[in-house]
Amino acid sequence: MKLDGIEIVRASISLRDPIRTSFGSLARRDLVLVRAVTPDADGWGECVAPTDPLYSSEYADAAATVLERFLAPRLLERGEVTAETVAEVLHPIRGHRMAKAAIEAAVLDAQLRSWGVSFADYLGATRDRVPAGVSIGIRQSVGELVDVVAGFLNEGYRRIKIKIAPGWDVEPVRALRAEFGDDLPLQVDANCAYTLADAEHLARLDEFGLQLLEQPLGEEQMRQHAELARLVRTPIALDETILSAESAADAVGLKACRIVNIKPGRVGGYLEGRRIHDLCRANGIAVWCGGMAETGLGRAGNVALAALPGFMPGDNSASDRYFEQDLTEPFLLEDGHLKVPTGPGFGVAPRREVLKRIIDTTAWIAA
Ligand SMILES: CC(=O)N[C@@H](Cc1ccc2ccccc2c1)C(=O)O
Ligand SMILES: [Mg+2]
Repeated sequence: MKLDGIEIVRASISLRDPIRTSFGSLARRDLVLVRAVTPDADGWGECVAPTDPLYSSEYADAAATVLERFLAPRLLERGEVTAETVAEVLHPIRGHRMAKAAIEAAVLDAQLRSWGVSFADYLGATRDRVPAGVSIGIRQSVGELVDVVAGFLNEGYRRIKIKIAPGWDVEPVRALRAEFGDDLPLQVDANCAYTLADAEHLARLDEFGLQLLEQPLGEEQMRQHAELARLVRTPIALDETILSAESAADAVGLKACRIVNIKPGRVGGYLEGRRIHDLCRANGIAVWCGGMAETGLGRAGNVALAALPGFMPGDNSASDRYFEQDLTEPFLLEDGHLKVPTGPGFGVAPRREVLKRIIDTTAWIAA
């Protein structure tokens, strides 16, 4: 497919309520959007990098810069590209997986639109809707957390994930079990907040029958997670540590986790995400689709990915969990599920009137 040019769009959209995690509180979604312009169709990709490098080393301004200075020019130099070759063309640029994921998504969206094929069909998704899960930040009190969880359950959410951190872990989980019972699908996400020295404390979570304990230790502590997995009963899931199919293979080989949170943005794109899905499934490792408070642009691809066989309920939430008004047509919760888009490409596009209102700057990189 010929690329006429790539546009990098900067915008920002406030979250309905700040999300407090062990690494900080996030109140705004800084957006770096990529538009791939081709003779037959435009494609869009959303970069998941947050404003500050606190979840990982990537952050919005750096992603925009590496896209403008290195990734877009290198892709445009090639003239003809396909979505399946983007990762190889960009491989000489080290790292910057979230930026790479956004440009690959834009090319993939344009390519599938020109073919008239939906991303779900291209992937081989086997479901037309996926169960919705919600990720809930650290709250002021256990009582407030119970009320917030009750609210989401009333909306129909099928799985609850809460952020934990030292000082906010056993008590909140105990309260949710006391209030909602042992059958509530419940998981916790520490975002790297603990160390192996906390193993005995983390084992106190074992009595609550959690589905998983997500990323308890540091993102570079693969071996320590394998050690922790022998000391606690709750299944370990990895998020920040899994950067590629290769690191997923390391996690399998080292028995560092039993579950992987697949986040297309973190691993360099949806195609790598599918490779991780296939590898995990072949090794009996469960997978689910993580989220980064994406707009409907990223949400569309995530929902289609989550419709592949073997995905557990993940962080696939409705648009209104994050935004008063989503950049795209909103994803709505219907009987606790989100519908997989069926249109060509990702099946969604930015709404002009919303983009005009939230846009900051754009940069055009011509072929
Ligand atoms: C849904 C969820 O918990 N996602 C991340 C953490 C996270 C949460 C909220 C975010 C908001 C703006 C930018 C990045 C964000 C990352 C996680 O699983 O670890
Ligand atoms: Mg996580």
